[in-house]
Amino acid sequence: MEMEALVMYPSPHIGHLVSMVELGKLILSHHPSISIHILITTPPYKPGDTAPYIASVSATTPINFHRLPTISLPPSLLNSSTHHETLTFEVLRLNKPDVFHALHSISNQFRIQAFIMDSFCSVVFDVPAQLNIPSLYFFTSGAAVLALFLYLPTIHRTTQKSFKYLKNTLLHFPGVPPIPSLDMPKPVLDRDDEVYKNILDSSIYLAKSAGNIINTFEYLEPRAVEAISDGLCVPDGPTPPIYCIGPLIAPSDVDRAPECLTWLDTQPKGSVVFLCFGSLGLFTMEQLKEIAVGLERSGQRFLWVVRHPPSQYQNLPISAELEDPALDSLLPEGFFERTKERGLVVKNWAPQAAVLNHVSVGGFVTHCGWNSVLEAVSAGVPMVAWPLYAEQRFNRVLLVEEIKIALRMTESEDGFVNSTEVEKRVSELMASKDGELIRERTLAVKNEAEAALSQGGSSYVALHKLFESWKRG
Ligand SMILES: O=c1ccn([C@@H]2O[C@H](COP(=O)(O)OP(=O)(O)O[C@H]3O[C@H](CO)[C@@H](O)[C@H](O)[C@H]3O)[C@@H](O)[C@H]2O)c(=O)[nH]1
Repeated sequence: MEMEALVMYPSPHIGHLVSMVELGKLILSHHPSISIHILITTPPYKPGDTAPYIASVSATTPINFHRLPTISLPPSLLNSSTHHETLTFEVLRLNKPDVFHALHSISNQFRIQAFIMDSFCSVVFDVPAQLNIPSLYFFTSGAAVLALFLYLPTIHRTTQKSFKYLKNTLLHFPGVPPIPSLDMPKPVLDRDDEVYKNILDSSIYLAKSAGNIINTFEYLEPRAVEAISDGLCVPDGPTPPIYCIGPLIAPSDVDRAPECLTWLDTQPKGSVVFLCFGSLGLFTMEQLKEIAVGLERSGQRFLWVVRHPPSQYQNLPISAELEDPALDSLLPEGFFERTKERGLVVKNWAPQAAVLNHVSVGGFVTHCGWNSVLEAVSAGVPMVAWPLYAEQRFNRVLLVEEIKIALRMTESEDGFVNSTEVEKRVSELMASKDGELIRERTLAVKNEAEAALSQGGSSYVALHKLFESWKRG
């Protein structure tokens, strides 16, 4: 009998790839005999960055990686101020024929039960069907964002203007709180932009798949889960089943910046606020200084991940930067000396999941990337929500207004946050009644996350329903 296999196609962005690998590991933990194959496309920014990660997964798990032929995007596109999502869509489009070849070749050796793709990969939606393989999506953000994207084609048909021109208008999507138009995911703000068209197309395909697997759990987003399951987000057709199997969290690479954890060992329980802004978050020099002043004035203990500000290489994040100045040249004079008893600044990267789970950490200032949110929830650490890009402003609305596990960092219209706001929010989170309330709520949600994953819990049951659906197929 042919061996059974699953083929997965993540978006090349590290935050998406890591989640997909975790899904693969989860499936393997229940079905060790299944063969998992992950197709790897070229990351359009920071080339080579995912290679060490892939090498370490290959060395420690039976997951097979298939590297698709490398795509070189024209420098004009790389250096333009276009959305980084546009680059991702372009790479995926150019790799489409290679996906067919890879699937075809894997299907010569295995019986492929399903093709599981990232929501960015819809350009290959018709490819598995040519080989009679069912396609599912793995959605690496939450159920509320899925509800929004499923409903996007409807809202597109019923409105004429770009969201960015609907200032202060509240938009209504089934199952999610009313969303101020400017809090919509960044790539859909302008309907004339190429990236909007790509996302709109993807949204249409999400509704045509054999199912949407979501990295969330029912208790975290009950209204969105219900609205999708009740078919409210796709009013003009059937909605595929959803499988909320999370929270799936990747272990941290604790060999990277281990000094964070040793420093945390010396701090009192629950006393440190951790500031970290995802894999792509960058601030201007002016903004970094403002954060430093706010942190200093707050008097709180802190662990802060600082990166070099963006340069003219808009689409090439940190590792591609040409210069890498010392941290003290980025922060106010004397900052390190004055805060050395209660603060640690690390350059570029900290082992975030391990940091959040350290007993000394009591708060998290985050850009609201979904993996960061799930890591904070699973560690029971309350947040201050400071969104920067992608769907993060939408996530802030959800975290602050719906789930009530974060305080809002309020920025000016151009996105700048002054030191007074930083001081106020950090103090509020770490030492106020409001902070205490969201801490209690976060701990309750953490317990629910554990229950969801345990045998008989909602995520456990959803995963087994997914396995059943493959048997039937
Ligand atoms: O110093 C750092 C910085 C990041 N991380 C890890 O990197 C991941 C970052 O993921 P996430 O918080 O989801 O942020 P992004 O990398 O920005 O993820 C992209 O993908 C997410 C999932 O779709 C979206 O929610 C985000 O908005 C989008 O930007 C997390 O696991 C972090 O623990 C670290 O370990 N150390």
